[in-house]
Amino acid sequence: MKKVIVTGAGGQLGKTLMDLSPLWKGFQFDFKTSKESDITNKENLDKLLSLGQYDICINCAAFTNVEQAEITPEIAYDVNAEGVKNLALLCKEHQITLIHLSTDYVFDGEKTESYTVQDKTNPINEYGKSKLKGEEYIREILTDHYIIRTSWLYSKKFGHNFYRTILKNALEGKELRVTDDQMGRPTNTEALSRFINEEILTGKTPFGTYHFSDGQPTTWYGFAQQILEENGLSGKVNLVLDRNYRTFAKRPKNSVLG
Ligand SMILES: NC(=O)C1=CN([C@@H]2O[C@H](COP(=O)(O)OP(=O)(O)OC[C@H]3O[C@@H](n4cnc5c(N)ncnc54)[C@H](OP(=O)(O)O)[C@@H]3O)[C@@H](O)[C@H]2O)C=CC1
Ligand SMILES: Cc1cn([C@H]2C[C@H](O)[C@@H](COP(=O)(O)OP(=O)(O)O[C@H]3O[C@@H](C)C(=O)[C@@H](O)[C@H]3O)O2)c(=O)[nH]c1=O
Repeated sequence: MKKVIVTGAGGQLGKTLMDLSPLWKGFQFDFKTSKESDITNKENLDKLLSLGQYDICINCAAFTNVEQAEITPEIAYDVNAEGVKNLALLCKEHQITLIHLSTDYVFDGEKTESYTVQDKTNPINEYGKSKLKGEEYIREILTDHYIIRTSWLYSKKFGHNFYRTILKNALEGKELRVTDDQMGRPTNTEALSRFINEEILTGKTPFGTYHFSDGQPTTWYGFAQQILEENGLSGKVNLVLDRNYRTFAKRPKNSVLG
């Protein structure tokens, strides 16, 4: 029986993993929220990882507020870069395989086709920069790792995400103003969790960096249309194309992962 620790377990991906993990045989899971285990606190993390006899760590902990990362980049770096460095160092020391999640926002969006893992990274916002630094630390420190870049992540059940925001606002009868200035692939946390279980946890796949999404390329506006259709709300709410939807952070025009 392999022992798996999940950090950042209170977020949408962590909760989805917790929801689905009883179906996965051969693993014993230990889920830790930010309150139970803060990845920026190396001393406490060391105590946990040295006593737990873990084989694998799935790191779902991250600072994911793209707008706030522009205002307080030091907090984003603390979690997404330095916290990840702590994990990589301790995983190395305790011989734990690290499965880490990263993002399409490590790319600048200037490419016209989809991004492959061979493509050059060049993040254009603080969130993306801090996530890239986390990736770099892992590659420098630890051989036994998987970095899975995903995009436009959403859970229908848990957490804060575009899907739930749009649906909530639609059900409240609000007018929806959504931009179409980005192309990307929405990713369902359930599909990502199954990929992690079937392809990564089983050890079928060699260590390295991978891209995963289960969604078709679309814009946020296109995704909002899909969300309304799927919930029988098309034509019942006012969905307005708004290219001036105001944000602080720059976002990649195209971050379709291939
Ligand atoms: N959301 C998205 O659209 C995308 C996400 N990703 C990546 O996927 C991964 C999972 O994201 P997702 O589930 O959406 O993120 P969420 O924001 O839903 O969850 C992140 C979790 O990390 C926790 N956390 C924050 N700081 C720390 C810390 N110092 N120590 C431990 N835990 C901490 C948060 O806890 P608390 O709330 O208490 O602060 C939260 O529960 C992340 O690596 C993210 O970068 C990649 C592409 C798209
Ligand atoms: C909620 C909302 C957003 N938007 C716009 C703002 C932005 O350009 C885009 C998406 O907004 P959000 O705030 O949901 O998402 P954003 O913070 O850009 O999402 C990103 O999060 C990080 C964590 C990732 O790693 C990325 O893959 C990506 O999912 O849609 C609208 O136009 N109308 C709306 O009502």
